[in-house]
Parts: sequence; structure tokens; C-alpha cells
Amino acid sequence: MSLRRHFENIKNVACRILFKRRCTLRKVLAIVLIFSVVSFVILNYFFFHSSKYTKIPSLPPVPNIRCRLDKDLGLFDQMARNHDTPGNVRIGKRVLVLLETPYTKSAKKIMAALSAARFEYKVEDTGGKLPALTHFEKGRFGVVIFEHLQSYVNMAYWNRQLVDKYCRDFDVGMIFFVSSPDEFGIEFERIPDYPLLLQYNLAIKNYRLNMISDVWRIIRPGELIEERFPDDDWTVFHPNHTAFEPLAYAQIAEPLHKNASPGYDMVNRTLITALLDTGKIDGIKKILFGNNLKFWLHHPLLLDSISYLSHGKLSLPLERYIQVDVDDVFVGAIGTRIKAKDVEAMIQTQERLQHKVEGFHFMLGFSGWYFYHGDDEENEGDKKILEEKDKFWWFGHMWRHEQPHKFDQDYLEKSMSNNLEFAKEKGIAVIHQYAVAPHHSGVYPVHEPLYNVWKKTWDIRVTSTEEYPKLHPFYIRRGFIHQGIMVLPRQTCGLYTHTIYIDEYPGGREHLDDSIKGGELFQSFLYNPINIFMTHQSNYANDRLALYTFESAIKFVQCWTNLQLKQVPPLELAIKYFEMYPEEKTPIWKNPCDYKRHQAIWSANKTCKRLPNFLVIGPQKTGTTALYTFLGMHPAVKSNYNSPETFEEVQFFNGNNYEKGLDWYMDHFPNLTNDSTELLFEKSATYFDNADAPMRAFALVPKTKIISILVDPAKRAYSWYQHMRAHTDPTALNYTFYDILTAPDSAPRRVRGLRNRCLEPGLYAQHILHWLDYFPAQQLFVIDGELLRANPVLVMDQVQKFLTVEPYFNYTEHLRFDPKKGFYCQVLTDDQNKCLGMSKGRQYPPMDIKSGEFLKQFYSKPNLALSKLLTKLNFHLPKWLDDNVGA
Ligand SMILES: Nc1ncnc2c1ncn2[C@@H]1O[C@H](COP(=O)(O)OS(=O)(=O)O)[C@@H](OP(=O)(O)O)[C@H]1O
Repeated sequence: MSLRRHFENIKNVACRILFKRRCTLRKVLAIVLIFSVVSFVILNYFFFHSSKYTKIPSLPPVPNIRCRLDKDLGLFDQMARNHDTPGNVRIGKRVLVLLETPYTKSAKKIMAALSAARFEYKVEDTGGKLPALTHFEKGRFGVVIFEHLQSYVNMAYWNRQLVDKYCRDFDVGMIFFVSSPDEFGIEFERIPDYPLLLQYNLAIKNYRLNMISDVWRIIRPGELIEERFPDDDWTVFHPNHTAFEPLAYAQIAEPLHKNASPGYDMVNRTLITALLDTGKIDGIKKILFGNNLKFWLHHPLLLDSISYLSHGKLSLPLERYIQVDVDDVFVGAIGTRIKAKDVEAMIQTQERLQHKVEGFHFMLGFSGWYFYHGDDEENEGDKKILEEKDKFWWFGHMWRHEQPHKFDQDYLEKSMSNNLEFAKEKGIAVIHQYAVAPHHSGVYPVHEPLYNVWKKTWDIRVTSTEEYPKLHPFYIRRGFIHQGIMVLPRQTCGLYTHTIYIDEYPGGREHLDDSIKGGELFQSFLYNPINIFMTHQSNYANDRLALYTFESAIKFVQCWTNLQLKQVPPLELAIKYFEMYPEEKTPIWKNPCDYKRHQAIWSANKTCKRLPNFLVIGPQKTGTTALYTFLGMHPAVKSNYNSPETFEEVQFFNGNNYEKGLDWYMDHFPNLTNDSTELLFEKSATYFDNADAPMRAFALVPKTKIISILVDPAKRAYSWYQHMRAHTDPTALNYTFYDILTAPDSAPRRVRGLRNRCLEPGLYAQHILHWLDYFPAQQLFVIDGELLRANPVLVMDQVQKFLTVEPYFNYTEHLRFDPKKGFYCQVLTDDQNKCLGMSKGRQYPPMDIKSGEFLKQFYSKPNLALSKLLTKLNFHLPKWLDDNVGA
């Protein structure tokens, strides 16, 4: 067969397959062309989309942090100062912040910095009324911060006198940020009656700190910032008194605009950019900053200034505990996994870091199922990491990297047991008490099976997440304890699974470097005494960005600060955390459906409808059970299920039940379909006067309506006393009502306890205001309890209107006065009623006259406050209140 015939044959076969008939040479050429284009596209796709083939591996970046102090080690080293002043300093651990408005960027930065340091602070407007500065001869504030020096200078005379006197009397210092005016025309300004000249709107370079100052505690001076600063808005200080000590200097740089002040003659002159007034001028120590907190070094400077000026009362510890989690070991697509040489690099870096961070170990979280799932080189990496396993600390992840919230307890148990078996087989010594969940799933919002299985399988005591209470910036993430498992806040260091090449870092390499050199990562070290950072195994492959990031960050922190970096095992770390922040132990439960990120990692099959649309909050003995019963009669209203301990009340927001968690609470409600228009509610009369209940209720159900019932507080107090007698409470049985009411603070604890339960809920205005601190007034409805008793039909109509519940339910047909009980009851048949039990509407003797008079006196002011509040809220004044206030 000739070559031509052969070609003809191939052509014919191809044509028959493609076109089901014979074809021409032109068609053949078209086929070849299409084939070539398709092959080119496919090859191209594989070439560019597989990192394995695309990248000619670049050299990993080197963590070169230039630090002059390294060279001259010891030469400039100062011991970190302890600012505690011996003797009796009578000041509180609170900061007073005086602002022009809380909405400016610089004001927000001050508040964020104080929150990050977890200092309690009070913000006031410089033009307004000052808060009480003292309390029982003790100063309430340890330091006063002014957002602008100018607003202090322009403060109303009396206010300024008051703050000055306070600072002098209690030896409290002031901090000022001195901003340059927006207009370029003003170059100099003299502070009236103060030997200081300010020079504005300068560009600076070569910034350095005074080597010797008593202010330095966290700051380690001696380093130089050679760069020119980006904004030409610096203020420099020209002091004219020996009371001043410079804290920082900089050289004047060439201005960006030719006609801007100060002109070229000033360039290269070294001037003062931060200043301490030692108090010799007017008896008040002051620290002035020539710019605001947008400059990173002003953050440690601020912390040191606060510590110095508050005599160490507001001082962060110098120890910083760090933990670097390497999640997803063995997990990951080919091309993103670590190889043997990456493992070696990890070990070398770890060894270097162990000289800088006491006890440092990378914490490796593994999913055993993925072991040996890479290419040959990556599988060698898996082997290598096992060979070197004892050099690292290990913790458990999920066997197949599953998101726990998608699975039930049995599945989770199997998965975790598999991972545990894998660890045993490979000889990995897992740190049993610590684990993390992939994608934070199931940690918060809580998936109860995850907590159960963690405890059961691995005896987990500690975990970490960045999702609580929301994905907040690093400085306001918090921890909590649930089911005995301590959940610590987790920080990200700016590296994610896909950030594996420095040249492809989002926002460019500078972005990562900025974070390391004073930006977010540095600030995280600075403000958080405990930092758990999250990284992934892919961050240690390819460019090994995580090694670069942490070594650079740690070098930078040690170049600029006296912070002592350490690592301890997770259990020890968690115990330390909650010793430091005991107030964080109890979690805040939020509705996962209010936040997309949380809904995505919440237990599967949960409905968002299983939470109350309204709450009856009490107080006790005002007719709450009657209201609960009447509401339950409505066809479109559903109450909570009874609790075995607290009967019709759930008592979630006020006590220990809160710690049982959201699932526990939701299980008390019927499971409504998503399109149901029925309203769910619960009544717990204990909520009304509880300090935590409003905040907790608002966190979980911010749109819920709130119903409260008020009766004469004197009657309420007596009803509670009788309630306790009926429950054979020995204190109520052994003491008269009058003895209880008038018991002094020195009385036995149980007597004081009963006194308080009788009297305190009746301070109605104070408690309602506490609810209004959280809930808007339109969500609140106040029922007159006497009217509920006398005319429940009228009250139930008002309630239906407030709740906008449909259909309208005609209570006239369903409630009837029962002469035997002396109250309205539910109509069962023509001659049968269903009344509340013996414990509601009890028979007891009338209140004695002495007690009545005592209570009249005791409640006279609170009742007046209530009548003002109800008037302001547009509620009808109950007759008993009118009578009380008028009398
Ligand atoms: N319809 C009806 N039936 C029975 N009782 C009624 C009714 N309406 C209002 N009241 C008044 O409710 C008082 C009990 O209040 P609470 O249910 O809030 O008490 S508790 O806190 O739940 O124990 C109860 O207080 P005492 O009379 O001291 O027992 C009653 O005065």
C-alpha cells in the first residue's frame, strides 16, 4: 500500500468516526487544527494550574531583620522598668479618655488600643460634663488621655481646673496626642502659660528613641527607623524648660510639597517627636506624642506611658506566651505539601527559635488518613516528619479533616479513634489535652457531640478558635469554657492554606513585612499576653512562608521590646489564660443564624426558629404565672416546655443553666417549621433584676420583645416573704417580716439574703433601665399587675396588640372570675374553671403597720423614679404608683 493510500485510509476512517461519512482534505486539515488548539489549551491548563509544574521553586525568603542592638548587644540594654511606686497610691485601674468626638479615626484607635490592652476606660467628651473623678477619697482613674492637646487647652475653665486638680492630688499623669492643623499655613504654636513651642506639619525620617528614660518598660530603645515616614503631618516639640525630657527624636525630611512648611532649611535637623514633662512645671506629669496611633511604635510607647503615669497600676506583664499551630499535617493537594528538606528547615528554625522563645516547639495537628497521599517527594516529607516526630509537639485534628458540625456523635467517635490509632501505630506522642477542629467547625457555635467526643476519646481539655464571639480583629477575640473544655482565642498570622509564595502574597510582599514590622502581627505580640497562631502545613512547604514570618516577627519583637517570649504546653497555657481573665470563663451565646460564618459551621439540622420571640421577665410575685397561663391559651402562641427543676420557668439567662449551652435552651422550645407564624415565648420571673440577664438575652435574641409586670413593690416584698414561709424556709419562719426588712448588713447571711430578695426586685426603675441599656424601648411592655388581676381580658388585649399576634383571641370567652379563688381563671365548661394552684393567690394575714410604713419610706424615691420613667416611656401610670407617688 502506497503512503498516499495509507493516508487516504486513515482519513476515511477518521471522517467516518467524526462525520459518519467520507470527507475532503480541507475537513481533515480543519480537524488537525482543532485538535492542535484543544491540545494546546489542555496542556496550558495543566502547566499553569498545577503549582507542581508551574513553579520553578524560588529560594525561600530569608528572615533578615536588621537590628543594631544585635551588634551592640548589652551596650544599650536597659532592664525593663517596674513602674510600681512604693507607698500608698490611691488610684483605680481605669483610664479616662477625653475626646472631641468618639467617631474620628484617631479616637477609635485610642479606644481600640485600650480594649486590646484590656484596660477599663471611660470615654467623655471634652466639651461636656466630667464624670465623677473620685470615689470615697480614692481616685477613679489611673491616667487621663486627651485625643488632642488642643482640646485640653481649649477646655472650659472649670473642667480644666478640675482635671488638673485631680491629677495633682492623686499624682496621676496625662497623655496628649498633638495633631498638626489641617491648614499648612500654621507653622508654629505656643501653648499659653506653658514653656513649649509646637511646630507643625513636618516630614520626618531617621526616628529613634531616647536611650535613657524611666518611661521605658516594654520598649527597648536603641534601634533606628531609617525610612522617611509617609505623611508630612508630624508635630515636633521645642521645649524651653528643664522639666522636659525628650522621649523620641527624628530628623526633618524634605517635604513632599515644595511650598509646604518648613521649607528646605530645616531638613536634616534633629528634633523631638515625643516628650515627657516630669511635672516640675505645674505638678502634673505629661507625655506628648507628635502624631497619633497610626505610627506603630506609638503603641508600645502608649503602653509604657500609661504604665509610667499610673504608677504601674495599668501595666501589662512582660511575659508573652506563644504557640504556633501547624494545622493539616499530611493534608493537602500535591504541590502544596512539605518535603523532607522542608521538615529539616522547620527543625533548624525551631532550634534557632528555641534560643529566643523559651520552650518553643511547633505544634503539629495531623489528619492520619492523608498520610502518604502526596507525590514521591512529598511522601518522603511525610516519612521524614515521622522520623523527626519527637522534635515536635503533636495534637489531634480529625482523621479525614472532616468538619465536625456535619456529623453525629457515633461518626465523630469513629473518626477520632481512627486518628488516635494512627498516632499509636506511628508512635506519635499526642498532647492529649489539646485539639482543634477543621475550619473551627463545631467549636463555636457549639456542636455538643464534638465536645462529648473530644472528652471521651482524647480527654481534651483545651482547644482554640478565632470564631468567638465573632471573627473580630485580633485584639478583641476572647475565650470561654464549655463542658470543662477551655477554648482559647486564636490568632492568624496572615498566612492561609494558599499563601505559599512570597511573590504572590496578597497585597505584595510589603504587606506581610508591614505586619511583621510593627503591623498587625507585631501588635498581636504586643497586646496579647497569650497568642495562639494558626498556620497550615502548606505554609511550611514551597517558600516556607511561616518560617520566614515567625522568625522575622520574633526577631523584630526582640529588637524593639523587652517582651519575654515563652511557650508552655496547652493545658498550662489555658489555665494561665483563665487565671488572667476569669471573667471570660462563662461564654456568651449568640444566635448562629444572625451571622453567616457561624450558620455555616453550626450543628447540621438546627433550625433558627427555636428561640423565643418574647420573654416574660418578671419580677417574681407579680402575676407572671397567670400571664404565662393566659398566653398559653392563645392558639398562635407557644410557651417553653416545663423543666423538671424549675417547672414552667426555664431560668436560662440568669443562672447556672446558662452554662448548659444553646442546645439545652433550644430543647425547651417546640420545633416550629421555618414558615410558621406562631410566636414562641418563655417566662422566667428571675430575669427581671438579674445583672447578667439583659446582656445575655440581647446577645442571643436581640429582637425579642420583653414583658414585665409591676405591682406595688411593698406588696410584692410581702408576697415573697409569704412565699418563703409557705416553702418552710427556716429564716422566713423564724423572723418577722419587719425583722427581715430592717436586718442590718451585719445580720447572718441567710437573713440578709431574704431581705435582699424581698426588697431589691422592687427597685423597678433601676432594673428596667438596665434592660433598656440593651433593648430599645419599643421592644418593652410594662403591665400593671393590679390590672392583670382585676381585668385580665383588657390586659390580654393590650398584650396581643403589643405582640402583633394573629389571629385575635377573644379572652372574654375564655376567662372568668372565680369567686372561690378570688381571681380570674380559665373557662373549662359552663360551670367549671381551671385556676392556678394553691401557691398562687395564697391566703395570708395582712401586712403589719410598721412594715408598711418602712416600705413606704424605702420605696418612696424608687417609686418616684419609676413614675418618671414610665411617663417618659409613654406608659399609663398604674393607680398604685400614682397613689404612692402622690401620697
Ligand atoms: N389569676 C390569678 N390567679 C392567681 N394569682 C394571681 C392571678 N393574677 C395575679 N395573681 C397574683 O400572682 C401572684 C403570684 O405571682 P407569680 O405567679 O409571679 O409568682 S412566682 O414568682 O411565679 O412565684 C399571686 O400572689 P399571692 O397572692 O401573694 O400568692 C397573686 O396575687
